[in-house]
Amino acid sequence: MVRAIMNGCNGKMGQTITGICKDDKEIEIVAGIDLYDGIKNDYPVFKSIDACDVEADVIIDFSNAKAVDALIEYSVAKNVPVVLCTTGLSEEQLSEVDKAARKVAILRSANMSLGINTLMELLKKAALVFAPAGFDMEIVEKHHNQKLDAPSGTALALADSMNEALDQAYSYKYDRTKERAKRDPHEIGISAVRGGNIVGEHEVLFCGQDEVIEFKHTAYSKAVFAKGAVEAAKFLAGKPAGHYDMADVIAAK
Ligand SMILES: NC(=O)C1=CN([C@@H]2O[C@H](COP(=O)(O)OP(=O)(O)OC[C@H]3O[C@@H](n4cnc5c(N)ncnc54)[C@H](O)[C@@H]3O)[C@@H](O)[C@H]2O)C=CC1
Ligand SMILES: O=C(O)C1=N[C@H](C(=O)O)C[C@H](O)C1
Repeated sequence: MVRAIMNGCNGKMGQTITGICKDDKEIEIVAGIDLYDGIKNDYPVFKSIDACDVEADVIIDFSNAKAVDALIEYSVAKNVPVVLCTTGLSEEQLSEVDKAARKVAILRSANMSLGINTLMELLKKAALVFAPAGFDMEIVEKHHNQKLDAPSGTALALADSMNEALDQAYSYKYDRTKERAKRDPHEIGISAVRGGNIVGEHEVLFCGQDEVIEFKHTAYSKAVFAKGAVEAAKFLAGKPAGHYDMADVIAAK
């Protein structure tokens, strides 16, 4: 039985994962961390990770970028692996995550779904065909009106996978309102839409002369991310220090 701490346990993802773990005999949430205390859980909840004195094999994190510095310090100090799912981390935080991964196992993924992680691989191949042929690459993401960060972590990860295949030759364009200029062919445009309770949509467009190819992923419920995170936690518990991603979890199945 894998013992997990749920960081951000009283949020939308934390509660979805709490529900999934109740029906799973291989994993148990032994403690939760959240600033908000308005929900009654079957496990003890602490206001901060530093206050948590419950031993665990892994931490699952869906919280807030502001909570991540303390989380990483704790995981290194206690040698507890982390499935890091919070998005909107700063460059500085990402470099701290890199340093921490030398000492403890960290699986960071902006999207825990099988669909998006497969799409990332497909996009590497598509980019190698379409970009040299002069196709423009654009990403449009849509999310609910409660989301704090924009663009989504997933949109950035999709752009990164295409850019990796193209030897990092592309820059990202988030805003076209500040200049009057034609599109730079060496950019990937990334646009964010926020509204209602859209769970998560990502569209990647390759726009050429007289033809457009579109790849689209739609998440219809948060369970798709939660199930992936629970699988990732079971995979990561007991792993040596290092960087892991969802591709490792999918490959191990
Ligand atoms: N990697 C993935 O597949 C996914 C990532 N996410 C990301 O996960 C994060 C959380 O998403 P939701 O659950 O929808 O948000 P939410 O706002 O419903 O939940 C976040 C929870 O974290 C708590 N929190 C805030 N600051 C905290 C702190 N300092 N310490 C402990 N808890 C704190 C809040 O009180 C809240 O209960 C976001 O960054 C989101 O983008 C969301 C869905 C999928
Ligand atoms: O905040 C969300 O809801 C989501 N966030 C992740 C992101 O920023 O990519 C993943 C998913 O799309 C839902």
